[in-house]
Amino acid sequence: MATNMREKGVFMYVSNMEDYGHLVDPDYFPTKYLHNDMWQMKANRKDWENRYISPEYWKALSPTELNEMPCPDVFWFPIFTPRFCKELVELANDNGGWSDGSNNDPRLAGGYENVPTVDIHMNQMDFEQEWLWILRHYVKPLAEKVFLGYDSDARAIMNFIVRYRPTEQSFLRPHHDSSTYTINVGLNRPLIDYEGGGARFIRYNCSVVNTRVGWSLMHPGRLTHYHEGLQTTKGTRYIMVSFVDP
Ligand SMILES: O=C(O)CCC(=O)C(=O)O
Ligand SMILES: [Fe+2]
Repeated sequence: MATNMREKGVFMYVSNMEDYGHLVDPDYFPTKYLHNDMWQMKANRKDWENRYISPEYWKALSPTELNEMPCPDVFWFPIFTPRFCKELVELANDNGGWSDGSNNDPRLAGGYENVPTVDIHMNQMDFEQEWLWILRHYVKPLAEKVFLGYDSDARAIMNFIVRYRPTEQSFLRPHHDSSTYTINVGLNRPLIDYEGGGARFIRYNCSVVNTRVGWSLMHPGRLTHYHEGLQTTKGTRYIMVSFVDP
């Protein structure tokens, strides 16, 4: 109708420019978690995105926006707000079920982890389905933007928070990930919350240090991007890792 009116030269004045708010779905609101808002992405997506998805994410997603590539085929994206990262770390510490970083891991099908970390898996925190939803809705489009021609299923079995400390596990030896691509989200602040840390890609002799809160690295998992976790020398470094499309 607007087009027809415009073609007829009728002057139009749009008056509904005010934001009168939006409806909230009150039917799903869990009360059993430390940060219940984190579970609201499906029922109240708009509020959830405002709280937890970085405003810069939408720009990074744009086809005309160049994304940072700190090492060859290692991309770096703003995805989450600092609040998301803080609440995720608090949920992990509230859960407290950190592994001991040994090769024996009863949580895995074979009971054996070749490259163990001190970590908590998303299913331990009852956040696995939510995390997979996040992968499908926010991570998959970024992967398909930078890895041209790849259709990601955004499947993942290994979704976990790692913690590094000088007094326990402080680094991760060189390895490949069992993924087509891996995401690695910085959850706390270098130089303030911890010192050292970062990821080094051995083939390129290239490291990403001083990673940013809420920003995710994205790199191919096997074959080319043999990598290691650099030593954390002070404090505790937290990251969130997913092995996508294993
Ligand atoms: O410490 C890092 O940033 C690397 C972590 C990593 O490679 C892994 O968890 O598979
Ligand atoms: Fe890795």
